[in-house]
Amino acid sequence: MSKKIAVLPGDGIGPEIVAEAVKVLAYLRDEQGLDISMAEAPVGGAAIDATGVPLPDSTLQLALNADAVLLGAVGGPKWEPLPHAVRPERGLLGLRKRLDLFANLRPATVYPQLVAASPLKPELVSGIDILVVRELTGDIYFGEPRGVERLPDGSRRGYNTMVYSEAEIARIAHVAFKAARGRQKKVCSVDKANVLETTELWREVVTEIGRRDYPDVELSHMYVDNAAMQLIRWPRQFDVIVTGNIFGDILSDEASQLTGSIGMLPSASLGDKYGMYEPIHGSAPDIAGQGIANPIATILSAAMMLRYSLNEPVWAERIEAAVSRVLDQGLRTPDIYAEGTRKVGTAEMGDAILAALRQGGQG
Ligand SMILES: NC(=O)c1ccc[n+]([C@@H]2O[C@H](COP(=O)([O-])OP(=O)(O)OC[C@H]3O[C@@H](n4cnc5c(N)ncnc54)[C@H](O)[C@@H]3O)[C@@H](O)[C@H]2O)c1
Ligand SMILES: CC(C)[C@H](C(=O)O)[C@@H](O)C(=O)O
Ligand SMILES: [Mg+2]
Repeated sequence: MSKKIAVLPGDGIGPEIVAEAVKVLAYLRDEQGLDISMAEAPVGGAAIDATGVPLPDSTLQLALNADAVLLGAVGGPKWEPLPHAVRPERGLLGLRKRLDLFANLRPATVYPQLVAASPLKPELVSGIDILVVRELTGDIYFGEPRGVERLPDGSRRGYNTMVYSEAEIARIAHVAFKAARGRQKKVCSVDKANVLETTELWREVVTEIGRRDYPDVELSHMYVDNAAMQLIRWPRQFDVIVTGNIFGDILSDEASQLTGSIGMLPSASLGDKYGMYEPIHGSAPDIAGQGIANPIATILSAAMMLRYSLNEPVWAERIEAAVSRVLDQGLRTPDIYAEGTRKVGTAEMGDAILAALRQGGQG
C-alpha cells in the first residue's frame, strides 16, 4: 500500500533544504517505483502567516494520517515579538508532543572527506560515530508550572520546571540500550544529578534498567558540563549518549560541529506509532533566501525516514553513499568549504546527490 509522507517545509531555509530532499524522494517515486505520496502543509511561522496559529489542525491531521513526516525548520526574527505560547517553535513542539515522538536520534558521524572541516585536530575527529539519544517530549520544555509573573515589588520573575517521570526515563533508556547493542555496546547517560533531583532520578532509573535488562552494555554516567567538555577533548570515547531534552538539544549542536557543520546532522524523532525526520539545525535566518544552505542534513533525514518508517533500508544506504560520493567529488556548500574544494549552492548540492544516486542506484 502506498506510504504517505507529510512534507512540512517551515520557515527560513526550511523550504530551500526540504526541496532538495523532496527531489530525491520524487526520483524514488517516479523513476524507481517506490510507492510513496507526498503532501505539503505549513508549520511554524509560515502557518502563523497563513492561518494565525503555528500548528493548524489541518497540518496536525496530515501528520497524524501520514506514515512519516519530513520537516525543515521553524522560527525566525519575524515572529519573535509574538508571545511564547504562539511562536513558530510551538508548532514543532506541538507536533512532537501530539505524535508522542519521545525518542530523538541524532547521529553525529564524520564523513572522512570532512575531517579537515572540523575545528578539532584530525586525529581527534577521524572516526567519530556518536549517537545522541535525546528524550524529546518531557523535561523543562513541557514541565508545568511555567511562565513569567509579576512580584509584589513590581519586578518580574520567570520560571520553568524540569520534570521527568520514571516511565518517561525508562522508555528512552530502553531505546538507548537497544541502539547500543547494534553498535559498540556503550551507553553514556548525561545528567546533572549532583544538583538536580529530576536527573538524580534519571540516573537511578537508567542504572537499574541497565543492570536488569542490558548487562552486556557498558553504562557510564557523566555530568552535562563535563560531557560538553569531553565532546571536544576526546569525542571518540562516546558511542551512545542518552540524555534529557534540554541537554540533548545543546550537546547535539555541539557534536554537529565536530562533523564539520550543523548542516550535516540529520535526525529521526520516533514514538511507538509515528516518525518525524528533520535536520537538527534551525531556520538559519542569517542565510535564508540566498540558496547557500547545506541540504545534506535534510537529505540524510530523508534517508533515516526510508530506514525507520518506510522499510527501505537499501535506499537509505544508497542515499548515504551518494552523499559520500559527492563529497569525494569535492563539492561543498559554504559551511563545509575548504581550500581545494568547489563551492556550490543548495540546489547544486541537491542535484549532485541525486545524480550520484542515479548512478549508484543502477547496480
Ligand atoms: N528544528 C527546528 O526547527 C529548529 C532548530 C533550531 C533552531 N530553530 C529556530 O531557528 C531560528 C534560528 O535559530 P539559530 O540561529 O539559533 O540556529 P540555526 O540552527 O538556525 O543557525 C545557527 C547557525 O548555523 C547555520 N546553519 C544552520 N543550518 C545550516 C545549514 N543547513 N547550512 C549552513 N549553515 C547552517 C546558520 O546560518 C547559523 O549561522 C530560531 O527561530 C530558532 O528557534 C528551529
Ligand atoms: C526550535 C526548538 C524548539 C528545537 C528544540 O529546542 O528542540 C530545536 O532547537 C531543535 O533542536 O530541534
Ligand atoms: Mg536545537
